[in-house]
Amino acid sequence: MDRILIEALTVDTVIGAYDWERSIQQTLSLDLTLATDIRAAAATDDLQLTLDYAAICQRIQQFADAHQFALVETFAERLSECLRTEFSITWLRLRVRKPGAVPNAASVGLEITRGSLPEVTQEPRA
Ligand SMILES: Nc1nc2c(c(=O)[nH]1)N=C([C@H](O)[C@@H](O)CO)CN2
Repeated sequence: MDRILIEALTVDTVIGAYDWERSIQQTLSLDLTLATDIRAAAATDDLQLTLDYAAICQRIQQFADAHQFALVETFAERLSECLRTEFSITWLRLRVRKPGAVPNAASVGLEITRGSLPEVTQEPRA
């Protein structure tokens, strides 16, 4: 299965478990790997036949604007549900980093994978 990549996408959102975090925006950095079959799009050179990474990035910022979660876990889980539903993504890996959240760490965060990949079919040996 082929994979579309989005790396180090930054979005501003209200996120945090502590009171002082409820009234400020903080930046999250996201990495996404989205499974899809790119062959039809490549054969026809047609954006409609693949996952439009620009549209997905725009939707992620809309999602971040519309929600105010306490935990990065909730942000990641709900965003993955949103993207899988709206873009018919069968499998994704999502990393969410919160830069500067902890002293002496460049960032903290998590990685989740959701969905399933099709079985790999082996070519028969000659
Ligand atoms: N596993 C998590 N631990 C913590 C989170 C979180 O979202 N998931 N959040 C915080 C605070 O909001 C922190 O980022 C503020 O610096 C603490 N631990």
